[in-house]
Amino acid sequence: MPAPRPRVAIGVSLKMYLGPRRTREWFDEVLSLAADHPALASGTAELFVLPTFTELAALVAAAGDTGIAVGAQDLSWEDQGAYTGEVSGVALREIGCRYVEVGHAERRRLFTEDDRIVAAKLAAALRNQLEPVLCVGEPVRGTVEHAVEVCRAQLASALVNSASLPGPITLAYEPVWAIGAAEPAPHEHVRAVCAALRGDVAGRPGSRVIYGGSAGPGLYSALGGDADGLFLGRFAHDPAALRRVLDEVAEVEGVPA
Ligand SMILES: O=C[C@H](O)COP(=O)(O)O
Repeated sequence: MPAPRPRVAIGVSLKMYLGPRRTREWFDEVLSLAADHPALASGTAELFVLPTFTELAALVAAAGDTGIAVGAQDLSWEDQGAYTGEVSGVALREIGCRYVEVGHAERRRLFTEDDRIVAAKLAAALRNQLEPVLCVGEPVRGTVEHAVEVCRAQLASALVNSASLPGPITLAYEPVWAIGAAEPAPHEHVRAVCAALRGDVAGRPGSRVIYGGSAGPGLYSALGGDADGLFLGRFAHDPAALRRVLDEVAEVEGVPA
């Protein structure tokens, strides 16, 4: 019997765009629009939010038992000790985070995170029972085959320390050239890459392949079920746009209004 399909994941990273006060205001609006939203209430979809570090505990408290998950945009590869300025997976777990992002293109490019660091951070997430949102993607626009090859190599390298660490992974396919752009990568490209990568995470039950990179309203329905969700950045800053994405998930997945 095939494994049940995991819940559609709609994730938002606020990166360093919104300050603390604005983050809390935004999240209050999100909580209102998410309350009783059919896509979430039916269990068809799940919403996770990755705010700035300073607001993690406040958002976990505000989310309460709504089912909306909160997570961090980064973590240390170590769990404890003399690592000035770092935040461990142990601490994130203790304050109620459920997700943590690992390997985003900006961390690789601006903070010199290489494959070795990404692998160490992925293991730190899994051993602390945090679901990693592992970002992979080709740096330059090219063919589907090239993108799949690059993503597979990044995934294999990221998992090198984690063979004995169980737990699902949310694999975020983020072509680097589509991050911060005016529009997402072409639908057919996204569909083909996401569909190809599904088999690569199938060994970890509950894992999903989602798409990020200028994602917004109108995209989920264009992906024809080949992606298990979206990872949103700028185009979720307007809570109304996030509502439209959830409406679309409900419509595509046939959830009664
Ligand atoms: O973390 C999210 C992605 O990097 C996408 O960001 P963006 O939608 O602002 O391009």
